[in-house]
Amino acid sequence: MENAKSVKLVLEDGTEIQGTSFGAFTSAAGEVVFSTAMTGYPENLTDPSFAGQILVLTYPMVGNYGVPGEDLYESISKIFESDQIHIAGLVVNYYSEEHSHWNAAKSLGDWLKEYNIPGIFGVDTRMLTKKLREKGAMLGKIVAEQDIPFHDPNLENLVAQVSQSGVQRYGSGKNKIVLVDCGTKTNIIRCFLERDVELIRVPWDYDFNTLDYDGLFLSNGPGDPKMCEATIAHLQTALQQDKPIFGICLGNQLMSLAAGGDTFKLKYGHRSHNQPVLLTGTKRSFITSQNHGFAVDTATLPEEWTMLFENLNDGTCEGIKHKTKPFFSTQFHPEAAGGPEDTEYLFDDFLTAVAEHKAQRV
Ligand SMILES: NC(=O)CC[C@H](N)C(=O)O
Repeated sequence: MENAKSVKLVLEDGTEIQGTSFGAFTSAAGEVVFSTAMTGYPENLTDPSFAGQILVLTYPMVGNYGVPGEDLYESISKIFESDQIHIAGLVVNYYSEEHSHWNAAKSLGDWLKEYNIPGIFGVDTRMLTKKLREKGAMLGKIVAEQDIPFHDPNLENLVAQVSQSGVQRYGSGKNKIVLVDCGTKTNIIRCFLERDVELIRVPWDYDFNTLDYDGLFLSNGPGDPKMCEATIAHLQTALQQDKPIFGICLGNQLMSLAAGGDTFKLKYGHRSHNQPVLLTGTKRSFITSQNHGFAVDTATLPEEWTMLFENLNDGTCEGIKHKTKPFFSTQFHPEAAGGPEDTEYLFDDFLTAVAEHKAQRV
C-alpha cells in the first residue's frame, strides 16, 4: 500500500508485534480476542457484542470482498448488525485493499477510517492466537504515534453504552414480542419480522413488566453479564409468571443469573462459525455461530432449570431451559449473521410457545 505507516500491537504480557497500519492511523486499547470465522467481517465488526474488543481474525486474507453499502429494511440495516462499527481495533495477517464483490461499496480500510478505528496487518495471527489460547484473552493496544494505557472494557457497563435509548416498534404481526436491547444484532430483529411479529424494542434497563406482551426476548450484548443489574432484576419478575421467554448469548447469561445461577469468564472465549453443540438428551448436534467470552456455570443452575445445549469442544453450557415453564435460551447465535443458519428454527419454537400460551389464556 502507498504511504504505509508502521504501528504495533502490544499485549499486557509484554509481547510487541510490529505491523502496518490500515484504517484509521490512531491508537486504541481493549481486550484482545480472536475469531476463527472465515468470512463475515461486515457482520462481526458491527456486532455490538464486540464493543471494547480488539479483534484478531485468523483467516489469512481479509478485505478482499470489501464492505457493502447501507441498504435499509424496516428502518434497520439490511446487512450490518448495527449502525456502526463496534470493535476497538482490528488485527489481520494480509489486508487486501483491493476488493471485488457485486455488493461492495468501499474498502475495509476506508470503512474503518470512517469510524476512526485502527487496523494493523502483517501480523502472524496464528502465532498470536496460540498465545491467546495458552495465556487466555489479554488486554492489548494498537499503538500508532501516541502510546496509551491498557484498558479493561469488562470493568465498564458496555451494555448501557450500546443499548438504544427509547422504545421502538417494528412490524405489525399477530404476536407482540418485547425485545430487550442489550446491544441487539439486527438479524435478530429481521428473524422476528419474518415471523408475523410486532416487535417492541426497549432499552436494557426498561421495566418491560409494565408492558402488555405475548413473549419476551433478551438480546446478545457486550461485556460481563453481571453489569446488567437492572435487566436481571426486571427479568426476575418476569420469571415469576409464565409468558414465554427466549434469550440469545448475553440473554442466556442474564436468564441464568436471574434464575439464581452463576456465570464465569472463559479462558479465551468461543468466536467462530463452526462451534459444535449437542442438544441435551439426544444425539443431535448442530454447528453454530458463536461470539462470547463468558459462560453459564452449569453446576450452579437451580433445580427447576436444565442444560439445553452443551458445547462439544469443551463441555461448557450452550443453553438452558426451565423444566416446566416456556423459558429457554442459547449461548450460541441461532440468528447467525454470519455463520450457519441451522438453529434458526429456535425462533419458530419460541413463537410456537407464544401461540400455545396465548391459546391457553383465551
Ligand atoms: N454475543 C454476546 O452476547 C456476548 C455475551 C457476553 N458479552 C460474552 O462475551 O460472553
